[in-house]
Amino acid sequence: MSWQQRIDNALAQRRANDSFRTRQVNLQGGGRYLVQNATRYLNFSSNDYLGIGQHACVVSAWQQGAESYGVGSGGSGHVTGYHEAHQRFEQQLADWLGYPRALLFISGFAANQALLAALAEKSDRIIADKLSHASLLEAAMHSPAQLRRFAHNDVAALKTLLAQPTEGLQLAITEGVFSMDGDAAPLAEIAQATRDARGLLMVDDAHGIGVIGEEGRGSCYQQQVKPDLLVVTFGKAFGVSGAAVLCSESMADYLLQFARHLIYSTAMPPAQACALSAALEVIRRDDARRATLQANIARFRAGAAQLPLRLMASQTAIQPLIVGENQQAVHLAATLRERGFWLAAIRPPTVPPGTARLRVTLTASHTPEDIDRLLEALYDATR
Ligand SMILES: Cc1ncc(COP(=O)(O)O)c(C=O)c1O
Repeated sequence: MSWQQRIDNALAQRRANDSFRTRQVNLQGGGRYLVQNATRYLNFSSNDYLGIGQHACVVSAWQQGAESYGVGSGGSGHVTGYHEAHQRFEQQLADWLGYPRALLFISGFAANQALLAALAEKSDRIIADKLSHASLLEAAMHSPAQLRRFAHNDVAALKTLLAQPTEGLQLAITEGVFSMDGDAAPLAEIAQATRDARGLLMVDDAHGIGVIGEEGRGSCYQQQVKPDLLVVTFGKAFGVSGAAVLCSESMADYLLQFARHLIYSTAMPPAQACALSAALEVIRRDDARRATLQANIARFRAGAAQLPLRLMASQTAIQPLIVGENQQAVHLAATLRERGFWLAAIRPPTVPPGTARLRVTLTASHTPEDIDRLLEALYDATR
């Protein structure tokens, strides 16, 4: 088979099972509205959960940062790319979350890949929740360590795997809030089981940080758990992009030696670190945004309970409505789009076969009327 045949076959297969992915050009897409081809949609697909992406203080911090430092970092952090703006933001993060150190990465995907590549050796075992994000599972599959996956949120299954004999070390991985189901992990029990087995615990709180707990400190803080490695990302509640790993002094020093994504990749622009510092200030002080989001979640769930679609047990901004078949999910998303609502149909392989869904994401930028209008449209489209 030639390369071209292989590519053609893969594309044909995606088209045949309605899972062919495309991108669309947007004029706006992160906030309450998505604007495309001169049409404005109410946006229920944005991860900007607190509506910070367009916050005046954050935008102006980025602009001022660009004026001070230029638009790029100039290189890897190990060469010229580590600026005072990065250091300041890392310190703010470490203080906020109660860790000795924070290290910035250009994305959550890169952070997860870097951690597993830097830590896991051949004799080790990585034990990850089955629904872990692609960045974690892919990194684990590429690592020389053995990968075992435990049934979603099943602490007994995790314990069974941790108890199996191994010559190497064990790393348990889970998330604060799961990206496709919106549910939370039982972090205290997972932390205890991992500690009992002398394993290392890594928690990716991409969807919990900023949104959950006092001052938005996230899922781990709320459940009073301090994983050895806490990954937080800035493309969601922070409204920007990038990520950080919170850890001990020695772990940070180790990562600075062995995490190749830090060493061989251009550091994030310092102006972005300025914007992130400003976003963190808003997150810490602006409880009203979290309260509005919670009210929107409650309003949506109360209304969606009347729909003939399965609502998942999620108390977070991610509210999936299970449709089942791919084609039905795509059709429903298209029908809603005609009525002015932007929602993503999520299909396998991102989610298990037979669980294609509309992934509704709610934000603090939505008004109660926005939620009611969406519920009405969903009701009409599924009658
Ligand atoms: C749980 C989780 N981890 C990591 C990532 C990747 O983060 P980033 O978008 O910063 O690469 C995502 C992104 O969607 C995610 O949902």
